[in-house]
Amino acid sequence: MAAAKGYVLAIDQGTTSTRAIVFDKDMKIAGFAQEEFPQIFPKSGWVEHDPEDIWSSVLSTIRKAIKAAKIAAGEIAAIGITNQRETVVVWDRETGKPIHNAIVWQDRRSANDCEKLKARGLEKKFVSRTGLILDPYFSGTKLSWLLSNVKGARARAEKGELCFGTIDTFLIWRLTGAKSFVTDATNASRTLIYNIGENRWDKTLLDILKIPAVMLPEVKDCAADFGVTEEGLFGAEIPILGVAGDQQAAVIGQACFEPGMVKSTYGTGCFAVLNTGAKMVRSKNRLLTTIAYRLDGETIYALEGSIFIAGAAVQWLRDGLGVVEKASQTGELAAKADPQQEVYLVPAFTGLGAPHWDAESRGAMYGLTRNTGPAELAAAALEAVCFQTRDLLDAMHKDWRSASGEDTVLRVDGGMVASDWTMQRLADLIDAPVDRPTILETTALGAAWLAASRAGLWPDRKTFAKTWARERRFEPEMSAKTRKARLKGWKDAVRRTLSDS
Ligand SMILES: Nc1ncnc2c1ncn2[C@@H]1O[C@H](COP(=O)(O)OP(=O)(O)O)[C@@H](O)[C@H]1O
Ligand SMILES: O=P(O)(O)OC[C@H](O)CO
Repeated sequence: MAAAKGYVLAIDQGTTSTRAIVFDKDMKIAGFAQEEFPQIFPKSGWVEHDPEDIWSSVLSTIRKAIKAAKIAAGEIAAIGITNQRETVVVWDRETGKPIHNAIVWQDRRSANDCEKLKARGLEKKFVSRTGLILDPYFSGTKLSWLLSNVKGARARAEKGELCFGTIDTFLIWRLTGAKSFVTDATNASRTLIYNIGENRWDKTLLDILKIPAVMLPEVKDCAADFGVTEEGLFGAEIPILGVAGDQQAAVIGQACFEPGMVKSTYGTGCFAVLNTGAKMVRSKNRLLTTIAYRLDGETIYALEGSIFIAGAAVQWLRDGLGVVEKASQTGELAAKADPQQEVYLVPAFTGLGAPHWDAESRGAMYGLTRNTGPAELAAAALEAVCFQTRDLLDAMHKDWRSASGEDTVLRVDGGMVASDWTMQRLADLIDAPVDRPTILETTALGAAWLAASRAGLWPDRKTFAKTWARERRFEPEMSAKTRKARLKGWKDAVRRTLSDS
């Protein structure tokens, strides 16, 4: 008798680690595996991944998660994939071998190319068609850099010999044995070459960046038929039925389905995403307009604020400075910081994202004295994430209130939200409650829901939204006077760090 197919597998391919999670029919985690993989920093501001490291971590975490769940691959009804976005892989269509390391979203090597495009007066064209900003963060100028800098790449791409993909596309290509060359609308919306109003690759932008259309994948809804895994990989053919960029998957996992709902995810970076419904809201405050999800052909849009360094500052404390051994120790250390010391860290390690979009600035610390020690450093690193969230939310509230007249609700997730100290400081500095859900693997849950709902296993959007539960609410406790002073100190620190200051 064939095994019952009641399980769903989510692959969460993040910036610093890959997770594979098996969910059972009741949406509970039945098996989990996670692996970190190497970060490659060839030059200041450059960040790469070896796509083969990513691929091995995906295969191995899937196998371990299936084992941990004590099931057979044949019991998995569907796979949902969610991934670090914007990161670019180019590979040979024939051999499947990448022609270069993946250029990671944090990488700033195309900053100069963006400046040149701005100087040609092209920024408006990119903003109006893609909802994004002309910044090296996005895939388009990274891909163009690869085509110009890897010998013979552009000519080969024009002949149809090369494929471009974000990580989802690369993984699906490998998982299906080169049978599927696809992506979803959310990942496409981060490439700087996708027209989010018309839902298609944009010919004009492709021409400007000299990217041949023949190297681009087909763009599908987030819940769709993306292909079937090769039997040899896991011992069964498993359909891939859901795909979304990780921040968009978190919007789904946090059940932010109603316009006005915001989730903020604290992983390597921090990304706040506000659902604006079927309406595209254009930011007047340097936020991004992007696709939240596309289901049954209906596109739901979002406003997004992107901060490049969140948990990465914690990793710097751990790996760079050796101030802590484990990320989880930063909270208790920060709690010991002297409140009289006004130390600020502006973690512009790879420039500043929203709302400043300053690719050239680099990190700085202010307010150091002879008494400043590890505790103050830890507090400054964690607080920097809270201050930056405040900047994003201020921008978001302005855009959203002027578009809808309504208020917003904040839900948080990601590795860093395990830190109670950080969440309390976040509530204090944004002066609003912060809701932490019972399920912290919201990104994987979102990807799993896409696949499971397509497979007919899990409930529809409305019923799924009702299953969201709060683990803890952090209420603001800081006095208005202290908050005001701290926010002013932060603003001064940022002003002094910006590259044109
Ligand atoms: N208890 C903690 N306190 C502060 N930071 C933490 C804690 N636990 C994890 N982190 C940070 O969260 C990040 C990992 O979050 P995760 O959501 O797994 O990120 P990603 O998906 O980007 O790889 C790391 O940068 C880590 O330093
Ligand atoms: O890997 P994360 O979770 O920090 O997410 C990375 C984002 O998708 C980059 O846009």
